[in-house]
Amino acid sequence: MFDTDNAKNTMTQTDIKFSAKNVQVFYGENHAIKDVNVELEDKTVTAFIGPSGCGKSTFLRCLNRMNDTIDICKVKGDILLDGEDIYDKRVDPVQLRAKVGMVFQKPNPFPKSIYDNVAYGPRIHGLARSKAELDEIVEKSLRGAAIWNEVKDRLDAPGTGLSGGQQQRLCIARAIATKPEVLLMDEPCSALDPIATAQVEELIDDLRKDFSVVIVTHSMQQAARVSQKTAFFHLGNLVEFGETPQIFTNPEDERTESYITGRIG
Ligand SMILES: Nc1ncnc2c1ncn2[C@@H]1O[C@H](COP(=O)(O)OP(=O)(O)OP(=O)(O)O)[C@@H](O)[C@H]1O
Repeated sequence: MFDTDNAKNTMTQTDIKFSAKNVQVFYGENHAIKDVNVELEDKTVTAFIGPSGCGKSTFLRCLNRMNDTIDICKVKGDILLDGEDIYDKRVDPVQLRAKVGMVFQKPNPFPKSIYDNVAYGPRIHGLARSKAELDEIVEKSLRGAAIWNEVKDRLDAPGTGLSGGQQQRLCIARAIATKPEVLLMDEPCSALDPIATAQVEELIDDLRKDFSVVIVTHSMQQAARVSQKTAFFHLGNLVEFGETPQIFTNPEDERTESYITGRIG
């Protein structure tokens, strides 16, 4: 009985969620991502690390087509989500972004109530058939983002009135309310104090039970704490990708070693 369950768990955990093949990104003449090939696993936290300007955010934004919003940006190659090409003409980027949610560096709640911040996505995607169902999604998302107890008595208060750390958890609740399969996080803790950072890191570990999480971080300590896989980028190249403990203790490439020991960056 237990063996079968374990076998199932192991299989689920190693499913490939994203598969990137020969991905190149250009901003006009600037070749920002150079021939990246990588497979990102489901129910896994993957950290993107590397010096400033190496392309971490650019590659992250390829995964939910946020780069589509930048006119001069051109993406080449293939990115498959569960085997389907996300750049196929038939894919609606709005639907894709409901599946592949994003949390940004600076908490950016809408100028609406706490409730409406979370209810916004489910409303536009028609995920609730009644007010009761919507209430349930809002509560579940706020619980999932570990902020329910702090806001349950003031759901009508403005989201912008919360502390920075609470706002970021509200944004995470908003992102998970559309039941995404993947959560992209671009330096989600850079505007937070150490206590709020610890809360968000704990949350990331919880989220991995339900989602794939990809996080861009400048903090190697954070990458080591929260991720199982790490990708090291340098000058637009994906230099090394592997198990986080291996990348931090026994990197194969000299450039990775220089970065983690503080010699470049
Ligand atoms: N919107 C944009 N328009 C033009 N060029 C851009 C844009 N965004 C990024 N770039 C360029 O693409 C390259 C990679 O930038 P990117 O922001 O992806 O790197 P990063 O590793 O995330 O950097 P950081 O750690 O500083 O956030 C850089 O040369 C940058 O100048």
